[in-house]
Amino acid sequence: MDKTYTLSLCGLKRKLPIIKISPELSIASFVILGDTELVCKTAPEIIKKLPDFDILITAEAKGIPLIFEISRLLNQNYIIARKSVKSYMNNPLTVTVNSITTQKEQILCLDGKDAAAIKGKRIAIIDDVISTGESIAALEKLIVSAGGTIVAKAAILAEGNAAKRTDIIYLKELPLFTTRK
Ligand SMILES: O=P(O)(O)OC[C@H]1O[C@H](OP(=O)(O)OP(=O)(O)O)[C@H](O)[C@@H]1O
Repeated sequence: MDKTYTLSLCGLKRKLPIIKISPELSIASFVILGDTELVCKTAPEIIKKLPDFDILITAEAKGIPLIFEISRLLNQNYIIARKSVKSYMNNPLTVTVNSITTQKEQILCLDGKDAAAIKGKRIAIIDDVISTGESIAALEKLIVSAGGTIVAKAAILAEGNAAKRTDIIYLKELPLFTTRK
C-alpha cells in the first residue's frame, strides 16, 4: 500500500507520497513544480513575513515557480543560482552543496553579472523547503562572496529539525519519518 502524508497549507490539502531515502529515513515528497494553485496561495503569505530587501534569490529548480510568483506580486526581478555553469555565464561564482533529496554533490553558481548586482544589496533567499539547510547555506556562501547581506531566508516548509531554527521564515513544518532499528 502506498503511504502518504496529508499536508494542510493555506486552505489547501496535498497528499504527499512518503519516499524512502535511506534505510532509516523517509521523507514526504513536496514538489511544487506544476502546482500553480499552491504556489499562488503560499507566495503572498511568505511576502507578509519578509523584511525590507533589495533582491530576491533562489536556487534552481523547485524554488523557481515560488520566486517567480513572489517577484510578480512585488513587481521586482529575481536571481537564480544555477546547478551547472552555462556557456553564457561570465566569471561565474561557484560553491558545492548536498541537499536532503539529492544523492550526489551538486554545485551552485551565480553568473558574474548577478554576483555584481548582489554587491552591497540586502538579499532575501527564497526556497520551497529547508531541510538539512545545506542548500540555503550554499546560497548564503554565494551571496556573501558576492558582497551581499542576507536579510531573510524564507521557505514554504521547514522539514525535520529545520523547524527548530530561529533564523528562517516558513509557513509550515513538515515531519521526517524515521525507522527505528
Ligand atoms: O535543506 P536541504 O537539505 O538542502 O534541502 C532543501 C533543498 O532540497 C530540494 O532541492 P533539490 O536538491 O531536491 O533540487 P531541485 O530543486 O533541483 O529538485 C529543495 O528544493 C531545497 O532546495
